[in-house]
Amino acid sequence: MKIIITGGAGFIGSHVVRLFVTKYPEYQILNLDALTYAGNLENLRDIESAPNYRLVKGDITDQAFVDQLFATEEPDAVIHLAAESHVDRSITDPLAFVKTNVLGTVHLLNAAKNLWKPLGYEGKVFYHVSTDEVYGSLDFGPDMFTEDTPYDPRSPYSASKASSDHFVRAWHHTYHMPVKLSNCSNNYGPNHFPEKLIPLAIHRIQHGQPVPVYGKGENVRDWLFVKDHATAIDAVFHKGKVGETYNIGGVNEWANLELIHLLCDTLDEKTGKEKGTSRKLITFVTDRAGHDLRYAIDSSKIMNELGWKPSVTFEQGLSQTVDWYLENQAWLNNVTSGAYQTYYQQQYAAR
Ligand SMILES: Cc1cn([C@H]2C[C@H](O)[C@@H](COP(=O)(O)OP(=O)(O)O[C@H]3O[C@H](CO)[C@@H](O)[C@H](O)[C@H]3O)O2)c(=O)[nH]c1=O
Repeated sequence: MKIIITGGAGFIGSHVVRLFVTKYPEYQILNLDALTYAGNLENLRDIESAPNYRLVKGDITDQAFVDQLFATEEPDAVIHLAAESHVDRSITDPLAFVKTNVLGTVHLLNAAKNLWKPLGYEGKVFYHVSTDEVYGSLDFGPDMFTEDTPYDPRSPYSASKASSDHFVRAWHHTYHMPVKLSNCSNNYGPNHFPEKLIPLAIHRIQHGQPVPVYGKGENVRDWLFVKDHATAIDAVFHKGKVGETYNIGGVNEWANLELIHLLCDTLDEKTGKEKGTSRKLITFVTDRAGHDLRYAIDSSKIMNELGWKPSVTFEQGLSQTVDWYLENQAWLNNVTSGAYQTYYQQQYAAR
């Protein structure tokens, strides 16, 4: 089987590529990645010379390129992870999210349909990896997103992902494309670009810089270790039913401020600092526009039907993550040099 994995040089994508390349040596894995600011080939150094792995640098917003790639490579399956993913960036540049997340997805769907429909779709699958943010925002309390929760996206990012989910389902209903979807909660782990809360906070604590907490830090997110997301994607890809959606989460809700406290204490302990040192860096800043209050996701469908469950607790996963960043200073220094500095100074100054 030949699988195109889009966005394979990114954070989640690189963990999925590694899992598939190592676990399924009989598959050919083609990593289609535009290598934007968030894509990093360092994330794949350990597997880049595997015989069943290949990188194709290219942009899914270019329909002619995507058509040509599908015609030449004739993939059997697509696992689509390429996306603009940062909510704050979507607030300042929404069009980039429409282009990559909406148009890019439709280009892939078109190319897959043109290749597969004449063959009757036998043995083919288009798997779209999405987010729990499409469901909107919950109040504090027991409610959770299920696969039946109506879509209510509220940021340009989540609106673009909701739209791409709808297009994937539309190709299933209209053209009979065999599709699968999953919607996952917040990921964390090695290789996470330091614009997102956890790696950003680790980077700033290491440099003794203020750690920005939006609003009062009361917003709640459910966190899942990225390697557990990769195993969930493996389960959905191989065992999930065509036309169905699977929610994926860590059953692990944290208010942002509580999470940052745990992170500060973990870093203090691992770097031999007195407890409380890093907490002094916490700085409350202007809230994100339209900040969703709470995400909580019910993963019972994937757990019960596909037998998937997270392999680590949050404390274990966070400890592994902090160790990884402490041991991979070069990776962090590399991605935080140059354009990152300008971007982040603007982001921070705006608050
Ligand atoms: C970057 C940053 C974030 N925050 C807050 C905003 C959120 O409530 C929380 C997590 O922020 P982020 O790391 O940007 O992640 P969030 O907006 O929840 O979205 C993430 O999780 C989603 C899944 O729920 C993914 O689809 C998105 O691609 C991913 O970026 O922390 C801060 O308080 N300070 C910060 O500096």
